[in-house]
Amino acid sequence: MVKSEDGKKTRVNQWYLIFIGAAVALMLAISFVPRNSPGAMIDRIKSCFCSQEWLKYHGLVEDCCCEYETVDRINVEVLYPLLQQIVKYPFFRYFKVKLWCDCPFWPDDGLCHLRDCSVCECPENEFPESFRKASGTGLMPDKLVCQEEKPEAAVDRTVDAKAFKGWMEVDNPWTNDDETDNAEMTYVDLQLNPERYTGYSGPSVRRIWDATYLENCYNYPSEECQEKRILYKLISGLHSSISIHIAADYLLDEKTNTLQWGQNLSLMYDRVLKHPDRVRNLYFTFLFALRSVLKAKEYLEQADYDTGNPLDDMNTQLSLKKLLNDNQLLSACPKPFDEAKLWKGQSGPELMRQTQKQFRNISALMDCIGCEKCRLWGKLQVLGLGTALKILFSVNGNNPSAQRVQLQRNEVIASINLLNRLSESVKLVHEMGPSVEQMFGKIIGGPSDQSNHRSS
Ligand SMILES: Cc1cc2nc3c(=O)[nH]c(=O)nc-3n(C[C@H](O)[C@H](O)[C@H](O)COP(=O)(O)OP(=O)(O)OC[C@H]3O[C@@H](n4cnc5c(N)ncnc54)[C@H](O)[C@@H]3O)c2cc1C
Repeated sequence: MVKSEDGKKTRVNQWYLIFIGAAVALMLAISFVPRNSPGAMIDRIKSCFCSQEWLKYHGLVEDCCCEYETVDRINVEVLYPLLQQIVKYPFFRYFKVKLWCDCPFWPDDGLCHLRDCSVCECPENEFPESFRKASGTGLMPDKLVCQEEKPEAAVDRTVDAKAFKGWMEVDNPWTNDDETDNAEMTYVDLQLNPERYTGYSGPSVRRIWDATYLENCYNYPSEECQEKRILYKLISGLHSSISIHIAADYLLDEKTNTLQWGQNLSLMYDRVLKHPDRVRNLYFTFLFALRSVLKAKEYLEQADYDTGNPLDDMNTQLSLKKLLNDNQLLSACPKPFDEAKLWKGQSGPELMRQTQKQFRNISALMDCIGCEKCRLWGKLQVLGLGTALKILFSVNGNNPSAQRVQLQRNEVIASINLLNRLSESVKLVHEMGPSVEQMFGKIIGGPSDQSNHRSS
């Protein structure tokens, strides 16, 4: 009897030990599973995303070949740090742009109804000579007779004296601008002109966004126009990114002399986070731009990054190569977007021509933006998208592998800067989205109530 009691106890102890052992083994296994396995993914979602609501950004990004979780990881670990470095090198810092506008759509819009609104409709003789020169430098904001009144909206034209060699000029059928060097072009140092709040708002800008979206898919049933839907998503993703940058670097108090810049969380929530489709479109646009850069790998690796600064130029090429060949990136998300699915069927070429025309109109709309700094970033990013479209769908679009892509220097600069902007936005949304959603999903407060202040 006693013997059998002891036997029972021993068996119970054995089961107990087996159970503890198994639990320990399971815990060890969970902590060592590869980051991509479902267990690890759920763990990460649980630990990173406190809000259950945030689980809506889970699984494959629509129309893409990569998951939200993977995008966040490769962005934080690979893309964001490298891109932040790359855009600071001289090659990617100087962007050639025609800054005054010739809005082809509504000349009587009254963009310059205030003399402070824009440079675009002022008489030619009001512009200083250096304004027109490609290498025009050091135009001080107070000398600009017809700049926007708000200093934060004017572009700082200070550039490094060392310009860089010209590249091949090849037309981009997706964009409107003639990129050939001419007296109307000016070089702008992007690092001196961060994309942020400028105070540009009202009916004039609303008209631009409305016209941009009207060029899109609104009038088509969604199943009939995957290509047009993609154009809409690209614009919406870009719009989200612009809004995120405005919210992340916002002028909180315009009245005092000590400018208070900081985050405007309620704006971030109202304009982007509150609308899951806008967040999804941001991720889509990021993957689309990433795919185009990866597809142009061969070209980008061999391009000439000479700006007359040998060390910087060598580092530019090295950092870009590092990004284009990063194992973690290429194994986690080898083909972020599959362009081969588009423009199929008999109507493919015609659809492509229509879409090109629509995108060219969107590109031309950038000339209607009545705020100089917004126009600079609008033009750069739309050129970046146009370059992505050109890379992915080639010049004629029918047989992308038939011809090797040729890019202009400005297109390369725009592509990488666009990717960097999107990467910054995705990082901000990933890091701040859940808490901002939790905060504003419940409380609706004024911008200043919930803003993070910092002095300029
Ligand atoms: C190309 C461009 C660049 C700009 N750059 C700057 C800048 O650098 N700094 C700055 O301060 N201002 C910039 N602006 C202005 C800025 O984008 C806003 O238009 C402005 O702040 C007024 O905002 P809003 O609240 O009226 O909404 P807006 O952002 O103007 O949106 C207008 C309407 O578009 C729809 N919408 C908004 N977001 C999305 C989305 N992601 N997807 C689909 N639909 C959407 C909504 O119906 C919304 O009511 C830029 C404008 C343009 C056109």
